Amino acid sequence: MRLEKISIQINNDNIINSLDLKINSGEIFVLMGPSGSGKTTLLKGIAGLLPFASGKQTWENGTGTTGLVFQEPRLFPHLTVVENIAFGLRVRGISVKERKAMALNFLKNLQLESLENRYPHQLSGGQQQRVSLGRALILNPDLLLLDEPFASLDTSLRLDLIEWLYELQRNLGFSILWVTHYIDEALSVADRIGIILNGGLQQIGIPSELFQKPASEKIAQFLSLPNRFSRGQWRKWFQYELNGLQTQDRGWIDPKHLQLIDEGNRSGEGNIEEAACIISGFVTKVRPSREGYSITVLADSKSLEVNTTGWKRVPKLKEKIRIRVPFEHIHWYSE
Ligand SMILES: Nc1ncnc2c1ncn2[C@@H]1O[C@H](COP(=O)(O)OP(=O)(O)OP(=O)(O)O)[C@@H](O)[C@H]1O
Repeated sequence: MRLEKISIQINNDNIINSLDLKINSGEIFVLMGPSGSGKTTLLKGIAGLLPFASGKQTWENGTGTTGLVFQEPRLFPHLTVVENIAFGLRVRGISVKERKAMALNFLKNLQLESLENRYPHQLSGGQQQRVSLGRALILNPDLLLLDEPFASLDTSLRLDLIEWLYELQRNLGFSILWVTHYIDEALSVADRIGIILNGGLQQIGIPSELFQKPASEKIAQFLSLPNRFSRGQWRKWFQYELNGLQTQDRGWIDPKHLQLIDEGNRSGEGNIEEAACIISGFVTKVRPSREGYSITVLADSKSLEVNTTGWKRVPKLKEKIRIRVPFEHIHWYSE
């Protein structure tokens, strides 16, 4: 599906501004953006629930269909699981018997085989959401539109359902435009990610591209990239030794690549040959993390985030500490 210069207005305000987007067949395209940036409005426009003020929507084969699934399951309370799933087929002029047979057959894909006769209130949140997805998918849409589909579920169930939907998508081959605000969710399913800010797509790329080469500081900020500093600041830390090395306006480095230097054990200083600098600062925050501790260090009135992976002891607040920054792990991007 392709959108060309699409605008959508609500109360005469342009919520989507001349937006271009192409979703390839069989692709999972993840759409991310801050609250109010226009994600839901765009999905509703594509689904035909909101009119386009201008622009064009086209499909590779002339026409195409969409299915839209919201964060909250919107099921008919008086219909059973199988009746809810079969409901969409009514508009297709298929007989009652055939509809039910198709829905029963589809239950396997949804892993809901034993629950066919339950009513929505007799299902868990995750099961209800699978019924919602089933109701959309049984119509075999070319493009499935997902608006934060698992956001109201707890973490482990959310991760299970993401995995399940990803497998189902890879088997059945439909395309997905998937809105989420979870970076982990985006990274685990996206073929490409698009970032929307103020009603326009600011950057589209495969996940690694986006994280390594954000198109702007606004996007780097939205992605919560830590340790983002200007070239001027990096120059100070590297004592002007950046000359001749490839840099751009700004650079960020993943906390896992910053090495704490343990004064008792000099091995932390690493390979002297490699371009690196040592930054001294004071610990201002210590928080537990998966790998150990995430500590915040104040150096030259800038805050740096460091992981203590491989470090033997817990850093103390206000402790003076030295950090080694290997140049090769800084990702450079423009302002
Ligand atoms: N029915 C409406 N009436 C007036 N303004 C609206 C309406 N629906 C949406 N908007 C406005 O359009 C803008 C985009 O809203 P939208 O729901 O598309 O954002 P979003 O990116 O999906 O946000 P969130 O992540 O919070 O769901 C917001 O500024 C919102 O206030």
